Amino acid sequence: MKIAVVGLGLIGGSMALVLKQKGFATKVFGVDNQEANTRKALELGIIDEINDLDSAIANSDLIILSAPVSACVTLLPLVLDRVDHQVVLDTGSTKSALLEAVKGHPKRGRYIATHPMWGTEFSGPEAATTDAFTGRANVICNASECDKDALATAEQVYTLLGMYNVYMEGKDHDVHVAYVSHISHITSFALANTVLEKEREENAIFELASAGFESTVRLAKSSPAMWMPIFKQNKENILDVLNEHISQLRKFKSCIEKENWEYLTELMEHANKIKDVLDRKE
Ligand SMILES: NC(=O)c1ccc[n+]([C@@H]2O[C@H](COP(=O)([O-])OP(=O)(O)OC[C@H]3O[C@@H](n4cnc5c(N)ncnc54)[C@H](O)[C@@H]3O)[C@@H](O)[C@H]2O)c1
Ligand SMILES: O=C(O)C(=O)C[C@]1(C(=O)O)C=C[C@@H](O)C=C1
Repeated sequence: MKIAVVGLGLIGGSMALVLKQKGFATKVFGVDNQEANTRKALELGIIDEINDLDSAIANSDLIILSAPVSACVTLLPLVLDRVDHQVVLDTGSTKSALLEAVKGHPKRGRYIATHPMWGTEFSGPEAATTDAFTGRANVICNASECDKDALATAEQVYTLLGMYNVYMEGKDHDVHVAYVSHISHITSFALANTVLEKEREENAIFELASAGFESTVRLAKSSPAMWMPIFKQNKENILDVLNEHISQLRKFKSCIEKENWEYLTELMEHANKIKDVLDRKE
């Protein structure tokens, strides 16, 4: 298959590398609005040729949109206007806005809304790796609206990446990812700001920070260019979970203020239950 990747960063780059390695992609055409990223992707062997959007669509059988979700909302209808036999999929972290953008489009069936639940805090083509995706879920949304052959191609792509496909409606997807992905990023960004504000001795952070701190602020290293549009598109669900989170923080604060050590212990014991939920994966 000839593949076009639009957005040559961590996700698009990693998909291109793995699909080439597996022999699925015979040629990869790359599109990016940052010239430095297209050049880097070519240099790293992620893509075989730099294209503009029109040539990439004309040259390919499969088009992967892996730009930030704000760019995908603009790009997707333009891409669908130009496709014929091609399959189009996106990898965006939000789905409702994209599905809304192509509602009623005559080529809607060629588009599969997908979300691979794998990533890192790093971005750009240099972050792309073949050591990606394996064992994680890929979400496919509104599958009943897709042409059967296009859906089968998207399923095959993610199976080749070592992922398992799960199916849900776009609106449900956006609620669930607000809980298991988006809120973690907000808390990590806020935690990093808290520590940068309070601890003015940067050397103390450098010297004393160990695994606990590093694991909780890892996500604060993530790209604002990727995350701002996600928070914007998923505003309502994020505000809902953020309200709950703030009330949880208030409970911890109140226990400490009032020296209610018993209730504080109960709050932590309840939190420990997350271990049982996550351990079911092993
Ligand atoms: N990073 C993650 O953990 C992760 C995981 C799953 C899905 N996603 C989603 O996948 C997509 C890509 O994320 P990423 O982590 O690879 O981001 P990234 O920042 O590493 O790469 C995005 C690339 O898109 C390019 N780009 C921006 N606007 C563009 C436009 N208008 N046209 C063409 N290219 C454009 C950027 O220059 C960059 O090279 C996003 O929609 C994101 O929500 C990210
Ligand atoms: O592990 C990370 O660094 C990630 O941020 C990956 C992660 C997440 O788990 O929240 C981030 C965004 C996605 O859309 C999917 C996966």
